[in-house]
Amino acid sequence: MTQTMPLLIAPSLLSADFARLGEEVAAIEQAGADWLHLDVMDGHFVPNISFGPAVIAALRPHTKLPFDVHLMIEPVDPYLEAFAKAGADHITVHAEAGPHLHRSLQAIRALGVKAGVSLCPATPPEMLSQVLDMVDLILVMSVNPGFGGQKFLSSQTHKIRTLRQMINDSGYPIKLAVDGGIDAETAPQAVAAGADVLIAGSAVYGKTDRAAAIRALRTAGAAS
Ligand SMILES: O=C(CO)[C@@H](O)[C@H](O)COP(=O)(O)O
Ligand SMILES: [Fe+2]
Repeated sequence: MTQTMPLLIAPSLLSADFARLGEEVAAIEQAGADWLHLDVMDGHFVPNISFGPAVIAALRPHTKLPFDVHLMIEPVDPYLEAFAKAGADHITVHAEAGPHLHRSLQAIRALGVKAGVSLCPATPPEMLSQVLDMVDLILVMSVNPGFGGQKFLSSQTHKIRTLRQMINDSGYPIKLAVDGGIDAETAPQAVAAGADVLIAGSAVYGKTDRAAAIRALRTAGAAS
């Protein structure tokens, strides 16, 4: 597929230097990022713990970048307001994190925040067929959630392609993000399948020259 939508690059703070988070956030805006991706992990839905709303609120004054908050937590509904108040511009919940995805998405939009939904690698795209009118962002996990630095699962490109078709057929202006193992080698597969947002942790924050790393992702995506 030829990329006609603007390709957005969202570096994941999970691979930043946690001892210098304020500087790391400001630096990535200077380096040309479009969004900042913030991975929230609870040690329950995923086998890792990262940070919560207090850290996100503390980072908010350090950049004007949209905060793209990826919640890997269960339950999620009791915490949505705290993340909205912390400064999230998008809140993405996992379809697998509870029985009431519809209610969670309603609650996010009611807070005045863009609503996102994420699918783990084993979850089929059809899971989202009844909520396309309620989402601003779909995030396809191309690794099992919980850790940065894992290998991109090429098996997920079929799902990205299906979701791109579902989004186009729906007519809703839904962004399609891919998260996990994205680098200059794998970005073309994700973009060719229909992604218009690339989330990358180790391939951006893991590099010394983050501006060059972001440019490399844009170039790789444009070449797909
Ligand atoms: O949500 C997650 C992991 O669960 C991601 O956002 C990772 O932080 C991406 O890291 P890389 O795979 O790009 O290193
Ligand atoms: Fe993420």
